[in-house]
Amino acid sequence: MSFDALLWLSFGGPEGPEDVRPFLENVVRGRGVPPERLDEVEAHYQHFGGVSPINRLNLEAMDAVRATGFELPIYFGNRNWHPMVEDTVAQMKADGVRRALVFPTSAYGGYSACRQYDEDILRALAAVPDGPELVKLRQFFDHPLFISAFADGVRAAAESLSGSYRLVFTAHSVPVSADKAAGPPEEGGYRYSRQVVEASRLVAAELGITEYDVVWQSRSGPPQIPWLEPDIVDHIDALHAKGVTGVVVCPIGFVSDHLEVVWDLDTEARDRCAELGVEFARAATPNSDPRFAELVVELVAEHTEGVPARKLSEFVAAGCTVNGAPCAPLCCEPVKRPVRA
Ligand SMILES: CC1=C(CCC(=O)O)c2cc3nc(cc4[nH]c(cc5[nH]c(cc1n2)c(C)c5CCC(=O)O)c(CCC(=O)O)c4C)C(CCC(=O)O)=C3C
Ligand SMILES: [Fe+2]
Repeated sequence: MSFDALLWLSFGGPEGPEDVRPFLENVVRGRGVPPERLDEVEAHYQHFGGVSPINRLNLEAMDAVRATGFELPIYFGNRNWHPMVEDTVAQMKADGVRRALVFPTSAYGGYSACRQYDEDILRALAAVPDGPELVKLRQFFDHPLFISAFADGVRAAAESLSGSYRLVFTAHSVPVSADKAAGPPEEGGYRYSRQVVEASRLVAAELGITEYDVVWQSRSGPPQIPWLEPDIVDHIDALHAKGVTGVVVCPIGFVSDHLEVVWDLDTEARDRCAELGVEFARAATPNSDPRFAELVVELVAEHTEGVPARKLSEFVAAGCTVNGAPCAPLCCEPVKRPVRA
């Protein structure tokens, strides 16, 4: 099939101190995140001058794709901050784009990691009458290029330590109710956490490591609602109590060193390790790795050249849908959240 462009669809992040609050309001609109949590997260962003690295990282990754000789024009649009996806899609229409592939910067299924990007596409198409047809690329958590980029990241991180270490994978926590609703109902739920566990297993297997943990980070929401646990920092405490003297943390749930990585891991988790006298090293995310660019090129080629989908797990290659449709009926349905008074 022929396509006129690639739309790089991401989360977005603030570009200065004044952007932080309105950005956060966009992220949590209608989601029952307590204001105290928002104040805390605002402080994390302000710690870095109100600038998230995420937009710059996305532009770099897009340049890496162009550097492979990739021929389609690449457009950039976000869910929560400028360039907003609806503005980008309006520009695509103005440029005469009729059909485009969409690369979402998340490897996984689940509401926040997959279905919400479909909602972003729907929102953009609603704002742009007669906009281009938008075909979202599939989930890639088990793609060999994704797995081997992380495996190399772990190797390099481990080399920076002087002693033995425990390998700890981490991904963004979500409410347990959202994870339970992840995937089509007939799959039995928990698609997000099961894919995170599977990607971790594949990375560990490539490294020949049999003992490792999968934990969660960046919990949000009101404290009475259960989220995926344990938290990375609590887990570091538990490892220390068991006599572990070093950790390599692999952020398997993310594709770039955005704020959840540079704050929650490189600041909070690292500081806790320092307090405990535990050696800490963090594995690189794939973003600037040439394999990540190759991965994007290959996902596109699955559509444009009929290249077979390379994948290392038994999960179906879900996530590829047209014009914001869900992957399957009732797949990753948004769970009703407590509404703030
Ligand atoms: C699964 C998942 C991914 C991975 C998939 C993907 O990458 O898409 C992800 C990525 C990201 N999350 C990010 C930032 C935030 N996430 C928040 C809040 C939330 N995330 C959630 C889940 C996820 N989030 C959930 C269930 C919430 C609760 C509110 C809601 O139900 O939506 C909040 C609100 C404040 C708070 O933390 O409470 C912020 C600021 C950034 C940008 C970082 C930067 O600026 O560099 C990125 C890439
Ligand atoms: Fe998030």
